[in-house]
Amino acid sequence: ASSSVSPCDERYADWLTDREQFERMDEPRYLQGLHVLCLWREKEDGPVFLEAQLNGIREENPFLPELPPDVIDADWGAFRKHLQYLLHFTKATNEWGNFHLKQPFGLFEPGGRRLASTAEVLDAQLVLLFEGGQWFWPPVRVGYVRALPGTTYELKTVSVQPVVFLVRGFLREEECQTIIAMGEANMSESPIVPMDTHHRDKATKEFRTSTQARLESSESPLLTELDHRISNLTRVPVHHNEEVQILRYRLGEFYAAHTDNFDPQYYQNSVDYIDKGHRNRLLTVFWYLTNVSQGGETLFPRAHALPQPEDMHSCEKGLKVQPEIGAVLLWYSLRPNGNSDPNSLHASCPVQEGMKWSANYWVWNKPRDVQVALPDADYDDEYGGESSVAEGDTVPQNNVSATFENRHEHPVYLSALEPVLRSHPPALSATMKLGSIRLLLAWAFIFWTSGSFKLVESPLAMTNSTNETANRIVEEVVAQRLHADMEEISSIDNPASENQSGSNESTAMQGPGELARNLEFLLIKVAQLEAVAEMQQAKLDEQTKKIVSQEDRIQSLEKKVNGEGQKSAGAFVETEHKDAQTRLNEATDVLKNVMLKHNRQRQKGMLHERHRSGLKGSGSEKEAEESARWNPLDLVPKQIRSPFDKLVDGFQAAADKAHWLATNTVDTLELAVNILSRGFTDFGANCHGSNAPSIRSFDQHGLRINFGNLRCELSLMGQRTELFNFNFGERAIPLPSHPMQLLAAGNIVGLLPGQLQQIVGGDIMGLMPHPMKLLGALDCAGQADVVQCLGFKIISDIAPLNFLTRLGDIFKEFIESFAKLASKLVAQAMKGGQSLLQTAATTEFPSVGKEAVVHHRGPNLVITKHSQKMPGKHAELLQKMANLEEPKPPAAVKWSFEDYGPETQALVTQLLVSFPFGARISTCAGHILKVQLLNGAVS
Ligand SMILES: O=C(O)CCC(=O)C(=O)O
Ligand SMILES: [Fe+2]
Repeated sequence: ASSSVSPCDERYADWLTDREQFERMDEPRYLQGLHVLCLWREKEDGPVFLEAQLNGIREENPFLPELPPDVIDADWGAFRKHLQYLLHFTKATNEWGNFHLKQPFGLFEPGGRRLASTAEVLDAQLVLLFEGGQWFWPPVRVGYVRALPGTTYELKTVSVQPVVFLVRGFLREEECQTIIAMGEANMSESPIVPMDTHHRDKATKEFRTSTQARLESSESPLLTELDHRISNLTRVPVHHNEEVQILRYRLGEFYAAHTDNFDPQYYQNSVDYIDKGHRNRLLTVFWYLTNVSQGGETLFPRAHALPQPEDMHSCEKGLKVQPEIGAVLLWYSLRPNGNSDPNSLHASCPVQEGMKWSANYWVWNKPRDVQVALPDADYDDEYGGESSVAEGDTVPQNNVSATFENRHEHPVYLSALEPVLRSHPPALSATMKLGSIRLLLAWAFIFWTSGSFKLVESPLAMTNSTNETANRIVEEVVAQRLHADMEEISSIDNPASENQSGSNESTAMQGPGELARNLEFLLIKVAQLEAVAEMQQAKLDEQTKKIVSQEDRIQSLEKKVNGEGQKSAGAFVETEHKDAQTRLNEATDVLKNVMLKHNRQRQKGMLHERHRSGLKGSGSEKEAEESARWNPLDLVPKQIRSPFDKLVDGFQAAADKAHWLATNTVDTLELAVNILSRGFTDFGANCHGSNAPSIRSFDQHGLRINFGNLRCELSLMGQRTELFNFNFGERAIPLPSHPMQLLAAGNIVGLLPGQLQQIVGGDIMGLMPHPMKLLGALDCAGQADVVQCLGFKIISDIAPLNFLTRLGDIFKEFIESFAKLASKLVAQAMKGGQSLLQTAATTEFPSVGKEAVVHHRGPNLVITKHSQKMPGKHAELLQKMANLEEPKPPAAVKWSFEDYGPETQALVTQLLVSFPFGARISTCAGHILKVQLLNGAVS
């Protein structure tokens, strides 16, 4: 598009940040929604060139959108709209929905003056665009010192994540004293703004113990002057300020970690006041009015890439700023795009010596007076007026397609790995019940702690909810926990020695613990997938690096040859070949570590966490009771292990199946990818060969009960294995002479001599309902009937027999739950799935107008691709992935999800997709296929 040499490089120095400055790896490493635009002309009245450095990051090859000549002459509204279109940003990236309430983006010249016309933008040459609408000082790097234009003050960057500046000597000492004196006359206990769930007084004492005073600026010329001094510092107008809050911390007083802005999630009671989150505290200018001899630091516990702390009162880790009289600390609670920044979490550590006087000066992103209009509101029609998006809507999900835009003059190559197509067997999700989730957890607990039964004391009523979303979230929490566990493998110090102790411990198990142990191999399967997926991801990362460096090389080569001989990036890409044995070894190593970790945790009794605490209170007692009955281990009292020893024998046979594992591991990358893309579509279990206990005969000799047999097998990835096959056989139970008498006396045990008595041990009284109740529930005619009925009743109601009769069902549920979990884990492992598509570059796009080419043809999916011009009209952006969570893709390929309205349908139909289950693209496009069509705007 441009042969022009950009004069922008030297203009960027004070406004952009190198990606390395962002230490966090768990979130985007850039400043969301802060874009630096450079505009220039080569000759007067010549075309205007535009270069954009997106999200505050310095890129070697900045985005070079083409600015059509008529845009320069267009009115402000049209110019803004076009800019938004060129830069692909949208309000829909905001976390709070309700896009019509989000303020319009803002354009500023480098010093912070708001620009209000196309001419001003052209004059400015360098322009900062903030999607959140308000000026935001770019932090550049830690240690960077920026002189505040027209003043003697300097903003020194003390942190980039969160963005924090220290301004020394902002207040004179006499001013500090005056302010303290004003505050002192008005002190009261510091409140917090309680969340909906907080009990006001209690919460306050727990979180904040200082005293405070609010001062109206109008009361004092000094405060009025400070309003302006601060507005000049923040470049946010005075009328965005909240009244200053003077704080006094005496010995031991503190403020636990918190953020200053309001997340609507926690402030439902006042969500209208805060425009559902879009009217919020943007930044804090925190005044230090005294020195503090010891303690009293302002702490940012998430700085230096630290995780969200568990203890909000801890002052151990993070960035600490020592109070210094006259200094102010400026930090942003919102990101430049208007979203909240969780890294802005901060606290006041307890004062250990002396007294701390300080003050909060909060600046909002919108004027405090709700009547005051926002700048550029008139021109903002993205979701304005009668909104096309209903209140509370999140990003629309339909008709999502992926656009790849080639920003280079040479062809760009894209390749997609096997499409990520996850299908759960339909029956699975359809029949999944709450009970299964609970069982799943119970099972997970058994697994972690096998040998110890206490973990199932409390059945895990997960949600008791029919709310699908709630259930899904709960399931995800579970899946994530297991996933996180697996990820922690690096914490193992000495694998070899731990391995041994791990196997000793396993001999102590018995009963259902053994069952759990035999189920363990299911988890091994997942662990294998994890391992291989991790390897795969690592490999892809490696390739990305290679491609990026090759791209750079090509570009510099091309520059040298001055446009001659267009080379394709793909030609330079080498795929790394590792021999099968190496890959197998690597996979095995990772897997070993995962399993060792599990052993270690079992040994140490870790993972006993109760999920319950966070989730209780949502259902009725009755439901809880109902579900409790479904927990198999509840039905097994500790005192009667003996029948379970028999079970153990049966299961022991299954243990021999362990070699099934050894011979059927997922040992190749290919197979793993296959699984990852297919999901566990054939994961299944059945216990069809099982027979429930039944009464064979009843006569004067007594009762003959067939205790039935249990046979369960499962299948996975085309393989089938019998898990166990255990026959309990028939037993004769002689009848006592006067059953009815015994029954009436409550002596049920006497009624059940012989084998059955042995099975239920001496504990049957405690296990079953009162005998009369039991009897009363039966509709039995004669004496003989009574006994037979009772026999049935016993079998169906009394542990452990009822356990046996239901074992098949229960087992099936285990397996189904597990399959679901496993699929989720796979999904987790594949979370980087999109990056797969961004990664490699091996095939070429046809040029515009040429026929579509088949990009991929697999058993499940065929992708064809073609190039076409970008639609001429303003495309409504649905979702811009680059801004949501993924780091911006390197080098040539930018991609985003967009909606072209009705055209999308047309695009989508150009994908020829066939699913094995007959599903159609129109129904699956939204959630199964993340990336659909490649729409290259090739110049
Ligand atoms: O006292 C400090 O250092 C921080 C106080 C604070 O964060 C607040 O009052 O919101
Ligand atoms: Fe605060």
